Amino acid sequence: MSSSLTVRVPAKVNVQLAVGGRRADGFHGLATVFFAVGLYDHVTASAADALTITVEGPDAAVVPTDDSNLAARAARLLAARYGVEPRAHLHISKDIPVAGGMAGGSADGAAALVACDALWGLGASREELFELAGELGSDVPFSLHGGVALGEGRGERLTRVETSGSFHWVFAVADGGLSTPAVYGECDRLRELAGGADEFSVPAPAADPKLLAALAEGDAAALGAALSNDLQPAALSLRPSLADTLRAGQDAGAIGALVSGSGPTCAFLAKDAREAASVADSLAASGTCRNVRTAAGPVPGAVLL
Ligand SMILES: C[C@@](CO)(OP(=O)(O)O)[C@H](O)COP(=O)(O)OP(=O)(O)OC[C@H]1O[C@@H](n2ccc(N)nc2=O)[C@H](O)[C@@H]1O
Ligand SMILES: Nc1ncnc2c1ncn2[C@@H]1O[C@H](COP(=O)(O)OP(=O)(O)O)[C@@H](O)[C@H]1O
Repeated sequence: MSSSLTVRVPAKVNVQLAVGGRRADGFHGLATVFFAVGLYDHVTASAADALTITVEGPDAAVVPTDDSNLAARAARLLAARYGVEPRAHLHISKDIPVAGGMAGGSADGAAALVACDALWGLGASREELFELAGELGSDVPFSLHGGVALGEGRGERLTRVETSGSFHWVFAVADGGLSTPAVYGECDRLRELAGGADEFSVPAPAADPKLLAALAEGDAAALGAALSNDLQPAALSLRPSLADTLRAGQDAGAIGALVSGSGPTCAFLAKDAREAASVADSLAASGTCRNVRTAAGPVPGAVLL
C-alpha cells in the first residue's frame, strides 16, 4: 500500500458515432469508434479518513466536488464491491474541457478506479475494473482502455481497433458545455420529425469499413473524409454557432471536421503537427471558440504514473 499515487487519463474523440434508435431503457445502441488523444486529467489519490474531492484547473469551478463527481462515485463503487471503507482524498488536476463531449468526467471515474485500487491494495483484475467502469457510465470503460476501440451496446462493449502511426488533432473548445442527455434527446426529437426515433425506425448502427481501413493504414486524409457523428445535427440544433466553428476550421485547412461526441467541442484533423499548429492559430484568430488545443493520438488509457 502506498500513501499517495497519481493516475494520468486521456480525453477522447469519437471518430465515428453511429447512433441507433432509442431503446426501451432510454439508452441508444451505438457503433462508435473511440480515439484517445493526448490531452489529460491527472487524479492523485492519498490516504485520508473519509472520501473527499478537490479539483484544480481552468474549469474547476464548474466541476462538482460532492458525491456526484464521477471520481467519487467510482471510489464508492469500488469500495462497496470489496467491502472496504472509501477512505481517500482524490485531487483532480483537470485539463480536459468540462461537458465538452471529450469524456472528462468518465476519464476521472476510470482514473479513480485505478488509483483507489492501488491505494487500498485491492489487486482488482482488469476484467473487474472494466465491469465496474461499465456500471459507472457508457464511456468509462474506454477511458480505461485507451488507444482506439469500437464501442458497441451503450458504448461500453469494446473491441480494439488496429491503427498505424499518429494522427494530429485540433480542438476548438466552446464557451459553456452541452448536456449529453439533452443532445441524445434532441437527436430523438429530430428523428421523430423525420419518421421515428425507436429501434424499429432507425437502422442498426455499424462500424464504417472505410474508416477502419484509414485507421489501420495511418491514412489521415482518408480518416478525415470518413469522420462521422450522428449526434452532430442535434448538437448544431442546440448550438447553431458551432456551424461557424466547423467552417472556420475547414477554411483553415483541416482535412476533417466534426463535433466531438455530444459536443460542443469541435475536433479537426490535420495532415501533420505543423498543419495542426497552423489550423489552431487560424481558429484562435477566428473568434468562433473560447480556446484552442492541439493533441496527437492514439495514446494509452488510464495509467498509474
Ligand atoms: C455521447 C458520448 C459519446 O461517446 O459521450 P460524450 O460525447 O457525451 O462525452 C456517450 O455516448 C455518452 O456516454 P456517457 O457520458 O458515459 O453517458 P452515460 O452516463 O452512460 O449516460 C448519460 C445519458 O446519455 C444518454 N445515453 C448515453 C449513452 C448511450 N449509448 N445512449 C444514451 O442515450 C442517456 O440519456 C443517458 O441517461
Ligand atoms: N470529474 C468530473 N469532471 C467533469 N465533470 C464531471 C465530473 N464528475 C461529474 N461531472 C459532471 O458531468 C457533466 C459532464 O461532464 P464531462 O464528462 O466533462 O462531459 P461530457 O459528458 O460532455 O464528456 C459535468 O457538467 C459535471 O456536472
